[in-house]
Amino acid sequence: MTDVVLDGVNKVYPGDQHAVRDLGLRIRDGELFVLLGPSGCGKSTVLRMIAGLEEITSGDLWLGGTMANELPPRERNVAMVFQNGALYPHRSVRGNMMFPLEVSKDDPAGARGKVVELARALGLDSMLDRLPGTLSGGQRQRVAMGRALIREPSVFLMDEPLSSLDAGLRAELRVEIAALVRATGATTVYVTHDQVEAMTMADRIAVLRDGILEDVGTPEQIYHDPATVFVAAFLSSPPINLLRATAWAVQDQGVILELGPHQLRLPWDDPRATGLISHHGRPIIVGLRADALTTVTGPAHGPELTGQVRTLEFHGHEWLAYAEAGIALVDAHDVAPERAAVPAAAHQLGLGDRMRAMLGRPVNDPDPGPEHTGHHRRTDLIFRITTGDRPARGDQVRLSVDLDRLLVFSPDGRRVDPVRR
Ligand SMILES: Nc1ncnc2c1ncn2[C@@H]1O[C@H](COP(=O)(O)OP(=O)(O)OP(=O)(O)O)[C@@H](O)[C@H]1O
Repeated sequence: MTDVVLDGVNKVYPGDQHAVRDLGLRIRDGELFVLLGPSGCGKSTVLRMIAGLEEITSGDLWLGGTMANELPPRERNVAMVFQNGALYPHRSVRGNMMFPLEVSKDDPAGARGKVVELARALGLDSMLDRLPGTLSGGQRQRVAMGRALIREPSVFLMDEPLSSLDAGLRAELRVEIAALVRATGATTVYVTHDQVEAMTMADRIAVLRDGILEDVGTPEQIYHDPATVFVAAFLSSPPINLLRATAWAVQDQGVILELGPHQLRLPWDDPRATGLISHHGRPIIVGLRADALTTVTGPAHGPELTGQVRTLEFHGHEWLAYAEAGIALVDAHDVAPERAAVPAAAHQLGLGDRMRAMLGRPVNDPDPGPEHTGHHRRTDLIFRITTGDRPARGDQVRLSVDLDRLLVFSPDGRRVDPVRR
């Protein structure tokens, strides 16, 4: 049993760089656990602390029930693969994979057999005598994995192992890696900033932001039931619509969500409504993913928003549309308990805004003007067009809202109703 437990773990680098804050995680034996978050959120630091390559400033690390804070790396039975799993250039594939067994003085005949067996599982059996320099990037990463797995570690750590590969190869290898590590039974901690990689590979995902754990759960849990605005936005492609709203608790009706000129109603038997009573008259954030909005024609059968289509985008398997609905949108990066709203810096502005700034026009011009037609603004609602007639640019559309999929957050980004884990 090698579960990995982090209990109140902190890492402060010299210069008072607080990279990881009070992290509590229980990674179960044999689990494929993904640490996900944007660059600099502390993912690699967590991995390096588990490997023993980085000291823990405070808090406890337990490996298989043993307190491991002071355990030297070689006594942890942990193996790690890095972004560019550096191989020994003058050793063949076989030599690279054999190396850890030579160091631990395994029986040479048994070791050779083990290398052949693992090479077969990794699809490397036809290239055992080749040097790393003659292999593709994907093949080299497989060798690095083989070299890490050959000692049958109890804990397998991977730090963005696919990030230097092209998109097609990444998609192919992520399937293979997930299958392979599950077959080995090793507890695996996999670091990535790629939400698709995390969603497709993980048994469970932990989302980190600025060294703080935002959410942890299965891919389905954190997609459908995210704990914070940041998590909802990070795991959303196309981007989730985050709408500024005001909540009004109305006797006999429920809670009315006022979204600019629109209203949506959560009846009192909806658990979200009860959670919103204390927000009466106050601002909240409503989250609606693009596929929770569907274009409708004919008589209304449920709650709707309306808007004017500005842009249509073809994505091969689907069309996305952007519509101006008169609702103020929220940028997930500006929502954080400890952060005040930051004025938009030049690099945060949309393309149109940057162009206007270059041309000497005010960037926050409230009137978008006719030149905006044909390019969506960040204030536009995004929705998927699945079936039926595709609206044209400039059309007025009615969008049916799937209320079951509506997420409600307080202004500091936390969910109003409790998440289910
Ligand atoms: N040796 C160090 N000394 C000081 N600060 C460090 C050191 N290593 C990392 N940091 C800082 O700690 C924070 C977390 O870094 P870390 O590398 O763990 O993030 P990450 O999420 O893995 O980022 P990336 O995806 O870019 O690799 C960052 O702000 C980084 O600048």
